[in-house]
Amino acid sequence: MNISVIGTGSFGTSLSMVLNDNNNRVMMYGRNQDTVLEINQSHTNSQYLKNIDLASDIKATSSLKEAVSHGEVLVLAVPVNAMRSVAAEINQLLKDLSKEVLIVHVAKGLELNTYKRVSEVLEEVFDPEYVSDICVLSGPSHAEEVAEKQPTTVSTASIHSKGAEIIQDVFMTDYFRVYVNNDMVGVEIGGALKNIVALAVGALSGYGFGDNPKAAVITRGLHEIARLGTKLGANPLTFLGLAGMGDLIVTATSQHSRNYRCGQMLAGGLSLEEATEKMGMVVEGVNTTRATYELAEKYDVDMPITKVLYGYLFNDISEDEAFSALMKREKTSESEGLKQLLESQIKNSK
Ligand SMILES: NC(=O)C1=CN([C@@H]2O[C@H](COP(=O)(O)OP(=O)(O)OC[C@H]3O[C@@H](n4cnc5c(N)ncnc54)[C@H](OP(=O)(O)O)[C@@H]3O)[C@@H](O)[C@H]2O)C=CC1
Ligand SMILES: O=C(CO)COP(=O)(O)O
Repeated sequence: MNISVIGTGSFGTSLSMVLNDNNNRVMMYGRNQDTVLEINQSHTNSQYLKNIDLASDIKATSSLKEAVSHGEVLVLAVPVNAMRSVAAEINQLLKDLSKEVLIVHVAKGLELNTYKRVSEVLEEVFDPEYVSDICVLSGPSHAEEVAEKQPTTVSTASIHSKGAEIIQDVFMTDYFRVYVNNDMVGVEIGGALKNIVALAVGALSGYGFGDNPKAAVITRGLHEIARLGTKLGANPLTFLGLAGMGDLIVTATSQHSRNYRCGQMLAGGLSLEEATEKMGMVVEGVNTTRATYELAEKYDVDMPITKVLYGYLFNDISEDEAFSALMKREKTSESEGLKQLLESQIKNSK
C-alpha cells in the first residue's frame, strides 16, 4: 500500500521503518528541510533516532501536497497540539485532490482547552467525504526500541469497525504485533493519561524515592485513569490491556520515556521550561496534566495524583506538600473503588 507518515520525529520515523518492512511504499512528510534531506540522502534521522539506518526505499518530502497525493493511508505522527492545524491543511488538500484516505493517528494526549481526544479533534476537522475512517494506534512502543526491531505489541481502534482491521494488516510484521480493540475511548485515554503517571514517577525517581512509592503511584494512577476513562464511556477492562497497563509500564519505568525523564529533570531542579527545552522532543504529559485536571474538575472525578502533579507543575507546590496531600487523604476502600468501575462498565454497556 502507499502510505504517508506525517511527522519526521522519533515515532514517525520508527513507524516508517515498520511500514517499509511490511512492504508498503512509505513517504514521510516533515516541515524541516534538513531532516528531509538527511532522510533522503544519508538514510538517517540523527536528531530523533541515534545510530539507526533507514531503508533507502523510505522517501521524505517537505511538500505536504506530495505526501497527501502519495498516501492511501495517512499516519499522523505529530504532537497533539499540532494535530488540529495539520489535519486542517490535509483536509484542504484532500478536497483539492478530491481524494479519500484512511487516517490513523499515534499521538498520546488531550487537546488543551477543549479536553478532546485526538480522534474527536480529527472527526471535527475532516470532511467525512474524504476520510473513510479515523483510527488510533497506541500501546507500549518506545520509538527507539521499535527502530531496533524489538518485539512490540500495540492496539488499534477506529470509529467504524473496518479501519482498525486495515491498520492491523498494514502495520503487522514479525516484530510489531497489532491487536484490534473496539474501545476507541479507552485506547486513547489510556495512551494520553499514562504520560501524567510517567511524569510523576520520573519525579519520584529524581528525588531518590524507592520502589514502594513508585508502585503506589503506578497502581493508583492506573485506577484514576480508569475512573475518568469510564466516566467518558470507556470500558474499564481496556485499562488492563496494552493501551492501559502496557503503556503505563513501558513509560513509567523507562529512561526512554520523555515524560519520565522530564519528571527526573524537574526533581533535579530544572524549571518546566528548561526541562522541556532540554528534551528537544514533545513531552505530552505536561499539557495533558493540565487538560486532565480541568476535565476531572468538570466531571467531578476524583484524580488525586493528577491534581497533585498539576500543583507541582503549575503552582510550584513542593514534593513534601505533594506527598502529604496524597498520603493524608481521607481513608478510602480499594474494593469499593473497583466495584464502582465495574458498575460504570455495566452502565456503559447498556
Ligand atoms: N516517541 C515515542 O516513543 C512515541 C511517541 N508517541 C506519540 O507520537 C506523537 C509524536 O511523538 P514523537 O514522534 O515522539 O515526537 P517528536 O518530538 O520526536 O517529533 C515530533 C514531530 O512532529 C513534527 N511537528 C511538530 N509540530 C508540527 C507541525 N505543526 N506541523 C508539522 N510537523 C510538526 C516535528 O517537526 P520538527 O522536527 O520540524 O520539529 C517532529 O517531526 C506524540 O503524541 C507522542 O506521544 C507515541 C508512541 C511512542
Ligand atoms: O508512549 C510512549 C511509549 O509507548 C513514549 O512515551 P514518552 O512520550 O514518554 O517517551
